[in-house]
This record gives sequence, structure tokens and C-alpha cells, in this order.
Amino acid sequence: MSAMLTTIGLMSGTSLDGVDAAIIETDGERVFSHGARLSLPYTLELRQRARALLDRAADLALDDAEVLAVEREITLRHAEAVNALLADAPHVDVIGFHGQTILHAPAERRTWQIGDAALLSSETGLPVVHDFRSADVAAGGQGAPLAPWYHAALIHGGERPVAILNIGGVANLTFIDADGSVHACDTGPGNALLDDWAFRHTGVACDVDGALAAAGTPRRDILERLLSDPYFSLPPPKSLDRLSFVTALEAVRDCSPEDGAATLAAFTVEAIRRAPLPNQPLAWYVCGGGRHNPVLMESLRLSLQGAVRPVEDLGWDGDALEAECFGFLAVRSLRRLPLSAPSVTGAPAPISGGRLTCAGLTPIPKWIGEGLRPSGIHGIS
Ligand SMILES: Nc1ncnc2c1ncn2[C@@H]1O[C@H](COP(=O)(O)OP(=O)(O)OP(=O)(O)O)[C@@H](O)[C@H]1O
Ligand SMILES: CC(=O)N[C@H]1[C@@H]2OC[C@@H](O2)[C@@H](O)[C@@H]1O[C@H](C)C(=O)O
Repeated sequence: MSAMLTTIGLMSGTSLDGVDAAIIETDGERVFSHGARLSLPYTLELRQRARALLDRAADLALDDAEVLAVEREITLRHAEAVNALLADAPHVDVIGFHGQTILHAPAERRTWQIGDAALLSSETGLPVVHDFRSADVAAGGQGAPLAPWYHAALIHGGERPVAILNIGGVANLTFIDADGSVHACDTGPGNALLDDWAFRHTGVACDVDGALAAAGTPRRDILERLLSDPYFSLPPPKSLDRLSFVTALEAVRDCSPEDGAATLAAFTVEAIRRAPLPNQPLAWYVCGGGRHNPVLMESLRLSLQGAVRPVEDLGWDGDALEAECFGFLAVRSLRRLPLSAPSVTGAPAPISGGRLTCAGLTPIPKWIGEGLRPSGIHGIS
């Protein structure tokens, strides 16, 4: 296998808004180029079916008929995204397929990403690396966040300490200290609660441009109650499920739509401010859909010490970063490089992860047989 592979990374995040796909060239340690990217939204119906699974995931069997049906729909949407990128890409070696998290309970050694890797492989004719979190969780790690590997690979020099903050459905951060050491955790809610609240009150899937929150005032009493959750006093590593703070929607139930949105936005920001960091970052670079919400960005600027900037100021694409990350992690998996480490996920030692499926391929690409075969291969007899 040549050291460098062209990958398509795929992420279907906790916002459940759709699939992001992005091409990079990487050896799993360095990133040599960034290629095309695209996002394909899910239909409202698929979004709602996936959301219903999240609500029931703890009690669902792996082969539940609705799980399999939603998994198939989601996988076919991923295949559409890959095939659209392949139409203009000269050559791609491998797909990094995160899938859709419907349950994340590392304390119970469970994390569940739905997605049919064999179907994706046969629909695209490419090898697929998937199931990135299970090995870490089985070893006692949090299974998340995994993006710090990618952030650390991308960031060169510049000011330190620095934080990369992803505001997706859940918010997570990577902190790189002055000595280069990397720390990470999920900080708390990202956009997910705001999305649910906006949908309930406006029928629109998110609080577009923060319009609702901008017109309201945070309810400080409710905010303090929300922030008294023990999660915020825990040291890292720590990670969250999309539904971890869903009771916040009950707490703001009697607020006006505007005040409720303002309170939930303030909850996201204050949880970030309280993230347990060894030092204060000189700068915070923000990626994920939350950076498109001016209320979140302005409140972060007022609350945090250090500059708050979109990752575009580093020349990165903040909407492609997570998808790119899973292409990067796919190559790390093929090379059996660590996907997790004590200071990031709390795994007892740096360990690799991910599984390879080649169901769509005859013959199997030669490089896959050249000593880089991960454990747990499906589709290779
Ligand atoms: N113009 C906007 N105004 C307000 N919010 C926005 C805007 N654009 C995007 N968002 C928010 O960004 C979200 C999508 O963000 P993103 O794609 O980063 O999430 P994700 O990848 O699903 O999450 P995660 O990082 O948790 O996996 C939307 O659900 C919405 O809340
Ligand atoms: C279990 C799971 O899917 N976690 C996601 C989620 O979305 C944001 C945050 O919670 C983060 O911990 C993680 O995703 C990113 C890509 C990560 O692993 O770094």
C-alpha cells in the first residue's frame, strides 16, 4: 500500500440533518490535500424516524425491523453522496463511514452507530472502514471524541494553547496545550436542544441565524439549575449522548419560544465556558453548524477569554471537518494506528479500532492484502 490514500469520509452527526461527505488525501498522520465535499440532507420523514430510534435505542434489538429499515435508508443516502463525489473524483481508495449514532452509553460499554457497511461497499464498489468507536468503548474508553486526532494533524504551529470547538448536535472540544499535549471532551449540548425547541415552536428544524434566541432573554434561574448537572463538574475524558440533557426542554417548557431559545443557547455557551481545561486557550477556533448561529458565536466571544474565530481563519472548512476526519481515521485504522488514547477518550492505552468491509469488491484491492489488514474483516473469505 502506498503511504498515501485518497479517502471519502462520511459523517451523519447527532443533529440528524443529513450526511456530510469529503475527500482528502492522507496517510493517517498527515493531510496532503483537501478535495471536494458535499452535504445531502435527510428528508424530514427520515430525520423523524431516526430521531424516534434515538428515543427508544436503549430497548431496541440489533435486528429490530425499524432499525434495519432506517439503517438501509441512511446507508443509501450515504451511497448517493459517495457516488456523487466519485462522478468528479479521478480515484478514491477507501471510505471512512461513521454511521449514525443512535445510542452512546460508554459507562455501560455501549455505543451504537447504525449503518450497513456491506451495503455501502456494494453500492459504491469501494472498501469501507466503519465501527470506529466500539474498540475504545470495549476497552473502557469513552468512544468519543475522536476528532482530536484530526485536529492535531491539521494544526501546525500558531498560538498555543489553542482550542478547536465543534458545535454540532453535541459540542466537543480539542485542547492543545503549549507543550503540544492534547486533551479533549464533550462540553455539553451543542445545537440539538435548540433544534428540538425551534422545531416545536416554529416547525423549522433549527433556530435559523439564531433569530429566536436573539429576541429572547436567558432565564438565569433555569440556567443555573441546568448547569448544576454533575456532568459539568466531572474531569475529562467524558462524552455525551444526544439525549443526555433532553430534560432541559422540560425545564424551559413554560418559557416563551424566544426566552426558551435564549436559555438553551446560553446553556450551550456556559457549558463550553466551564469545560475543564488545564490552561486557558489563547484562541478558540469553532467548527460545526453552530458557528453559523450568530447568537452562539457572539455569546462565546463575550464569555470566553481568548479570541473566538471560525476555523475558516485557519484555512479549514468547518462544515467538512468531521467528514474529513473519518476519512483520516479510516487510514489510521488500516494502518492500525491509534484512534483513541488516555488523554482523549480515557482508553487505558492508545488503541486502534475500526473494521474493514469489502463486500462490494472483486477482486479485493491488492494493497489491502499487503500486511495492513485490520482485525475483524468482513466480506473477505
Ligand atoms: N444558519 C444557521 N443558523 C442556526 N443554526 C444553524 C445554521 N446552520 C446550521 N445550524 C446548526 O447546525 C446544525 C448542524 O450542525 P452539524 O452539521 O455540525 O451537526 P452534526 O454534524 O450533526 O453534529 P455532531 O458534531 O454532533 O455530530 C443544525 O442542526 C443547526 O442547529
Ligand atoms: C457518540 C458520538 O457519535 N459522538 C459524537 C457526537 O457529536 C459531537 C460529539 O458528540 C462527539 O463526541 C462525537 O463526534 C465527533 C465527530 C468525535 O467523535 O470527535
